[in-house]
Amino acid sequence: MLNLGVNIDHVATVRQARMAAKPEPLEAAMLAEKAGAWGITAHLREDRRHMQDADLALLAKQVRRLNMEMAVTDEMVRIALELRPHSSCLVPEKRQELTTEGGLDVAGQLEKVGRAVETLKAAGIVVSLFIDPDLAQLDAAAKAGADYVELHTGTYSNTAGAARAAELERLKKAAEYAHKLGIRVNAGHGIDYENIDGILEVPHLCELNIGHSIVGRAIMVGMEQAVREMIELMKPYRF
Ligand SMILES: CC(=O)[C@@H](O)[C@H](O)COP(=O)(O)O
Ligand SMILES: NCC(=O)COP(=O)(O)O
Repeated sequence: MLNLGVNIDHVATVRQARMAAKPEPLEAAMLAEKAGAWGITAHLREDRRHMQDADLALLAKQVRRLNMEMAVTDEMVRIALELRPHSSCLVPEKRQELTTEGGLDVAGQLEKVGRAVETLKAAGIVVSLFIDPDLAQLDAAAKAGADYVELHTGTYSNTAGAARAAELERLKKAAEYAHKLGIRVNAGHGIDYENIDGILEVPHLCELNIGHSIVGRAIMVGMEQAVREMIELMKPYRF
């Protein structure tokens, strides 16, 4: 069964556009769960451009499974230890980025990432590392003790033709390699209603984390229908 994690960051983007009280991420999360979402993902960025600390505190209390996306910083580890989400996904962050631009460099900062993984796991939090589909990064993720890796599908999503086909092969090889290492595999970033069919060819996937395309669709048809449509597209997954 391939699960859907709905990232509700951009519900908060709409709210923050006016620094208003609505739309509320929690209401979106409830509707997503009602429509069948397995988990809810929320990214508390250092610059708080969308999700706010109060959002994460509410979500941690009220949703079935909160996946807190966070940079590998003392501040975010402290907040995660306070909130105790179901899982934390460690991601790279640059203040000037429009959105996440690539995977976390675990291999280049193994001791720092390993310490964060150990601290979070000791608090009972499932830990995922958001990485490129790169075998050296997978080896490092195994050394860091991660429960999951989330393969960055941004390059796949942002390319077409032969480049997309080549990236899809990288994703398939990385998923097979992670499986051999005994690490469970998720995937996410830029997946939408049109490009998801290729992602369904990647073996051993546990969960897809999808946000921007679902929130965009929800503006047209509502969150429940947007989530149901994505779950319907995921049904042919047969690994
Ligand atoms: C790590 C990832 O790919 C996304 O989940 C991340 O949340 C993207 O950042 P924004 O949500 O700020 O676009
Ligand atoms: N980690 C990926 C995620 O949570 C959603 O990314 P996107 O679908 O908003 O690009």
